Amino acid sequence: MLTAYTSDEIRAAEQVLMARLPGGTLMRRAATGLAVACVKALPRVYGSRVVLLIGSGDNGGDALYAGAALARRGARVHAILAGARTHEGGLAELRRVGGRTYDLRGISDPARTEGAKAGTSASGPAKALETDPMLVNLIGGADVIVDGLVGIGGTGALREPYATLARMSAGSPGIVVAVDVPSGVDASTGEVEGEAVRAHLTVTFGAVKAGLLIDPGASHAGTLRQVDIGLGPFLPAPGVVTLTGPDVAERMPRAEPESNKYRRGVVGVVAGSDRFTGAAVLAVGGAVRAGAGLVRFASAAEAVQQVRAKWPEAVTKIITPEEGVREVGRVQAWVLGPGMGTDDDAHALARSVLDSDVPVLVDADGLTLATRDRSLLRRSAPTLITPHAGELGRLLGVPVEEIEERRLHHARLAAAELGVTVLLKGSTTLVAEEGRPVRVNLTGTPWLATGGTGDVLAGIAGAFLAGGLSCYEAASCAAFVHGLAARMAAGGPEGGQAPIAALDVALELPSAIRTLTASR
Ligand SMILES: NC(=O)C1=CN([C@@H]2O[C@H](COP(=O)(O)OP(=O)(O)OC[C@H]3O[C@@H](n4cnc5c(N)ncnc54)[C@H](OP(=O)(O)O)[C@@H]3O)[C@@H](O)[C@H]2O)[C@@H](O)CC1
Ligand SMILES: Nc1ncnc2c1ncn2[C@@H]1O[C@H](COP(=O)(O)OP(=O)(O)O)[C@@H](O)[C@H]1O
Ligand SMILES: [K+]
Repeated sequence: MLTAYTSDEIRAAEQVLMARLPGGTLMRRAATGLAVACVKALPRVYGSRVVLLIGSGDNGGDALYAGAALARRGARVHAILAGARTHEGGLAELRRVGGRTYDLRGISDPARTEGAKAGTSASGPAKALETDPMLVNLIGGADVIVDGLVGIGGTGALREPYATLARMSAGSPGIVVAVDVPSGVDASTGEVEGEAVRAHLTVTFGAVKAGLLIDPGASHAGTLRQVDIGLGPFLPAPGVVTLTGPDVAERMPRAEPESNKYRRGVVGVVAGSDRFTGAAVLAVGGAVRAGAGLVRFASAAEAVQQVRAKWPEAVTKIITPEEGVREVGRVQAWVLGPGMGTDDDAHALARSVLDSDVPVLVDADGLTLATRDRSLLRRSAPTLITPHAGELGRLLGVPVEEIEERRLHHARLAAAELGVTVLLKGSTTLVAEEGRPVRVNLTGTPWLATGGTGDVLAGIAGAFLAGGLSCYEAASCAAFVHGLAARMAAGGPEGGQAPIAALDVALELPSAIRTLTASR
């Protein structure tokens, strides 16, 4: 299990460790790791052009010491001093080994004050900075740009002149290496208020910051490299964690020698309608291919016909809203929602499923119904909801953009407010449940952003629920396996990249699960 922390948690651990070590030890460890990462990122160090963006705190200190190490190996290092103060020891060290500096205080006093008031727009004084020939040459000509503007001490949107430097570095052909955190990204949450550095590589110290795993922060961080500075023993229990392949293999339901289809888990799927049949086929496909012992599918006649044609393994039943799922047979968990419609009949059907005493996964149209009638989610058995940002926004009465900007906050809020387990889908998938660390899924691929893949995910999680996993475990294992299957389908045996259809994800599931279980 990988663990991730907030800035405050990291800072508290650092204080304890620092008190036991000679002054400057941690920064030296950090800077050495950073310099090594830069060396690895460069085709050759000697003669390469390194530009350091230096803010007023210790993040700038790390960058200055690392820059000095690179200068000692023959790199041409230029530090752009952007803060009101500069780490003295780091600056002296860089100068001692021949590093040069460009002090923005000399040219941009107006940018500092007025630019800050003007926010992040490139107008007036900020524009003057952006066209300063020395800055343009340095940043445009760098092989590596080291972002030491702010680290875990950053708060709120980047102020000037940092915001302009972040924007200029994004336009440079050089490799951007973020020190600890890409400046402008909230290290604890991944939120980005204004301008932020877009790094190819983030070298983070001591422990992973949660904001490096969660979008929009995650997509600003590029590749992550962690440098051990000895913090491990002093870290608290994490608020954010990530499952690895072996973690998932250990948790997934197994086929034991004495298994039979009922013991392995029967999942009921209520999805599709006479008008929409695709979502039902995909959800059933997810459940069948993820290893359900048996799938019972109940819906309108048209959906039943399509599911039967595609998945003869499923036991199907045509039902009416009046009779609900009473006669469908015993299941250990339900998947409710994809393509079922949102009219009164669908509401009656949803009610009959949610009245049951087994875990229910609610997705898609089921979530729309729950938005209109929150009482549907008030039940004594466990409930897992699997919204994308739009669906969660409607449930919480919050604009979709706000959900996407503050994923961690809203996933936790929904779990607390609705009393359910929440799997929030999107470019970062989060699983939140009250009293548990939020699980971030790191498998997956942007190719998943295609119609119907969410239905497959619902089927997988339903199969895992029926196999006996809790909502929390089923959701996080399903997200992992779904993302892995998608990657394999998109990447193929040669590892290239290609578009995938939702059905490809379902079909790839046994191979994905095989790669996990081979090692257990
Ligand atoms: N502690 C340790 O043991 C170790 C720590 N290490 C390193 O130290 C880093 C933390 O250093 P830190 O605490 O000095 O804070 P840091 O992130 O450099 O900047 C804070 C300053 O930035 C400014 N500022 C803030 N927000 C801003 C904004 N939006 N826009 C513009 N400016 C903004 C504000 O300055 P002001 O504006 O007040 O002058 C504030 O004072 C950490 O990430 C890691 O790299 C490693 O060496 C390993 C050992
Ligand atoms: N940019 C992205 N990167 C990775 N995964 C994504 C991205 N966008 C969407 N996904 C994933 O694709 C799936 C889409 O599900 P959903 O939004 O319910 O679509 P649908 O309703 O069409 O099935 C989810 O698992 C989601 O996490
Ligand atoms: K930084």
